[in-house]
This record gives sequence, structure tokens and C-alpha cells, in this order.
Amino acid sequence: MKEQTPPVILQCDSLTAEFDGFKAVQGMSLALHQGELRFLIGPNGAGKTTMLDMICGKTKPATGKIVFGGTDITRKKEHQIAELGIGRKFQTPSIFRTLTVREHMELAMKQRRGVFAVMRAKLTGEERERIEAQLAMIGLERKGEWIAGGLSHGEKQWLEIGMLLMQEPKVLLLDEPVAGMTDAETEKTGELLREITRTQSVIVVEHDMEFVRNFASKVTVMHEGELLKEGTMEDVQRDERVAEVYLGKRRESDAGRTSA
Ligand SMILES: Nc1ncnc2c1ncn2[C@@H]1O[C@H](COP(=O)(O)OP(=O)(O)OP(=O)(O)O)[C@@H](O)[C@H]1O
Repeated sequence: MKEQTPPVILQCDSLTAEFDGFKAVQGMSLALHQGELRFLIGPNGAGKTTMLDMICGKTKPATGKIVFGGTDITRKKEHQIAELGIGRKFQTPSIFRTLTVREHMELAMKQRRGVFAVMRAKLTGEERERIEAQLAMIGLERKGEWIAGGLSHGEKQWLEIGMLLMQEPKVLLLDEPVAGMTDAETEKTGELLREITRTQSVIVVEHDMEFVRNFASKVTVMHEGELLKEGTMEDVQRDERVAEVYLGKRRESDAGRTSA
């Protein structure tokens, strides 16, 4: 039996973003399917982060339309979009150095419940189990009592992903999640993202080409605010325009496995 393509969960049509007349993104369209792990790549200034900013409502598109799970979210506010189920993680970890790992997860869960709860407010047994399961998923099950400030850079990034997951988003938007990670941490992050896509969909903005090669099924390449190419990593690598504007440039300056 032929495998069916999962339905589209997020549809961006002809998005344009303008900053004082400068078009950072021009006519970008992107369709994300349920359970997809999509990589968004391109040279510096291509407009990748601006795309994520428009999807999560941080930047309002000048033109175009964004539909998420059948709802037009183009003009919705950031918090409304988050509540509908789009979670955003920025590049720099924003954790509280003095709270424990488990406290971070509890806070994230309470934000989801919409309760102005103090830390002492009781969690149900079910909620505790969810936290433990999520800690195990991000590989921090034995570090629940650790002060977050004592975690490694990679672990802090996983904690943030775990906090995002506690809010049960349907789509996760991640900006360079493996930047600054060791090779082993990068590999683990890729596996974590794969596991997440068993139930959720993910868009990752990424510069680490080896990471993209290892974990991407579909890649979207942007250049100067526009869509340059979309396809498998093989399609993208074979494309001459991509090689010219991006991969080629990168190869010249590539000293081993680094970021572009
Ligand atoms: N708030 C802003 N005000 C003015 N210009 C902006 C703003 N945000 C982004 N830009 C400009 O828009 C262009 C696209 O930026 P963006 O950060 O989306 O690119 P990017 O592909 O994510 O780049 P990088 O890989 O370097 O993060 C850049 O020229 C940037 O300077």
C-alpha cells in the first residue's frame, strides 16, 4: 500500500517582511506536514530567523498568509499563537541559573495551565509523571535536582526544549539548537528531534551542515529573503545555485566541521 503524505499543519503563503522599507523576506511560501522535521538553511541574512519570527507572531508579515491547523494566524498576537500550539525556542538559553531542572519543568507546565501558581502549588501525580517522562526524553532524568546553572551548554539547550515540550506545542520552532554543542551533544539533539517528530512537527534554522545532512529529510534553502530551493539534502547539494550562493562559499572557508 502506498504511504500517504501526512496532512499539512502549517502553511505559509507568499510571506513578506519589511523593516523600514527593506524586504528581509520576499514572497516566501512553506508547507510543513505533520510529523515533519524541516531544516531551514541559507547564508547569513537570508531571512531564516525572520521567517520563524513571522510564524510565531513576533514580526508581523507585510503581506502573505499563515494558516496553522486550519486557523489563519497571520494577524494573531504572539501569546495567542503560542496558546494555539506553536512553540519557539531562541538560540540563547534563557534559563534561571538558581532553579533546579525539575523546577524549570514545573514552571513550564504551570505556564501551560495558565495558572499564576507559586512554586509550592501541588502537582497531581499525573503531572509529576509527565515531568519525569519528559526529563527522560531530554536525557536529564538523573539531573532533576541539579541547579540549572550547573548544566553543560548542551544540557541547558535540552532543558529549554523540554520546557517547550511541557507546553505541548504541535509545532516547535528552533533557532540553531546545536550551536556550541560538542559532536556527541549534536548527535543526541538530532535523535531527540527525531523522537519529537513522532508526535509533533519541527522547523529548525541551522548552519551546521553536517547536522543537517545527518538528520534532514527535507531542506528549505533561503537566499536574500526568497526561496532558493526545497528538497532532500541530495537535491539541495546538487543544485548549482545553492552551491554558488551558499555551500560553495562555505566550502572555501570550511576548516573541518564548523558552522557556516
Ligand atoms: N528587526 C529588524 N530590523 C531591521 N532589519 C532586520 C531586523 N531583523 C532582521 N533584519 C534584517 O533582515 C535580514 C534577514 O535577517 P535574518 O536574521 O532573518 O536572517 P538569517 O537568515 O536568520 O541570518 P543569520 O543566519 O545570520 O541568523 C538581515 O539583513 C537583517 O539585518
